[in-house]
Amino acid sequence: MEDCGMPKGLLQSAQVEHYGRPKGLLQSAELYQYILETSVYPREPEPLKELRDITASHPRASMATSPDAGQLMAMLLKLLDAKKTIEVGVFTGYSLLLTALSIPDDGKIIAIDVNRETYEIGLPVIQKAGVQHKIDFVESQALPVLDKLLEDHGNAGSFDFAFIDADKDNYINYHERLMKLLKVGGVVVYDNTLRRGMVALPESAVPEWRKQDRQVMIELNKSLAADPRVQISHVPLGDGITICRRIC
Ligand SMILES: C[S@@+](CC[C@H](N)C(=O)[O-])C[C@H]1O[C@@H](n2cnc3c(N)ncnc32)[C@H](O)[C@@H]1O
Ligand SMILES: O=c1cc(-c2ccc(O)cc2)oc2c(O)c(O)ccc12
Repeated sequence: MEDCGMPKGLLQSAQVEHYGRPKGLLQSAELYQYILETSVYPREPEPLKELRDITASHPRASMATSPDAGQLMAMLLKLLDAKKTIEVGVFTGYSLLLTALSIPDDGKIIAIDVNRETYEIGLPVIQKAGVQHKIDFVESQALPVLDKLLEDHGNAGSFDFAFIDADKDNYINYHERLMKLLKVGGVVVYDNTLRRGMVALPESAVPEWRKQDRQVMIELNKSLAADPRVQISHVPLGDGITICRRIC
């Protein structure tokens, strides 16, 4: 298999065929597969499985949220009793559908993506699952949409949950907006915060074209760890997720 520029040591430890690309950060591919097959796939709602299968044939299928990270997000949404949520980075809608299935019937998701075409790939599954009425899809760059939301003062401190899975170099900007939009006690989850383990490698071990990606995530991780406005947990599920609970 082509290694897509991934450093060799990491590839060996993270190599699980997942739509043609390695996924998972655990000590072995077998362990990751064990978790998926034992605890994740058997409990995955049928519409999510269908959407995952449809997405598998997309050339960029590896962008979809990992089902193990998704399972934790579904639990967080239930624990929070989340009703009003934001998603930045929809792609074909795996994380969007899991959110829509987890919130109550009168819950709402503002789902933002620059690309409506990929959202429309998953839309028939979302419709069949009977949850489309919970989704307000906005085709746009995310930052101006978040800024627009903040112009309406009724939105400040009103969101229960946000999931950020888009352009990594803007995560820090999204975070500033979310610290105003989320209620105290609300949660934002950032995806890809371990960047396939590259954040922990010396820069010299990282291919040139991935150096900026790695640096952006290192800076974000430092900034979140030092942010007194949030309680955090950095979790090695999927490609690494950071859960931030607004505390003030
Ligand atoms: C990793 S994929 C999202 C995966 C999705 N969460 C899922 O479960 O399938 C990233 C998405 O972010 C979108 N995106 C990239 N930059 C963006 C931006 N500045 N604003 C909004 N969406 C953006 C891309 O079009 C792409 O669909
Ligand atoms: O391979 C990717 C690429 C992205 C990505 C790149 C550039 C953007 O502006 C947005 C997203 O995101 C990914 C991702 O979130 C993931 O879990 C796996 C792969 C990729």
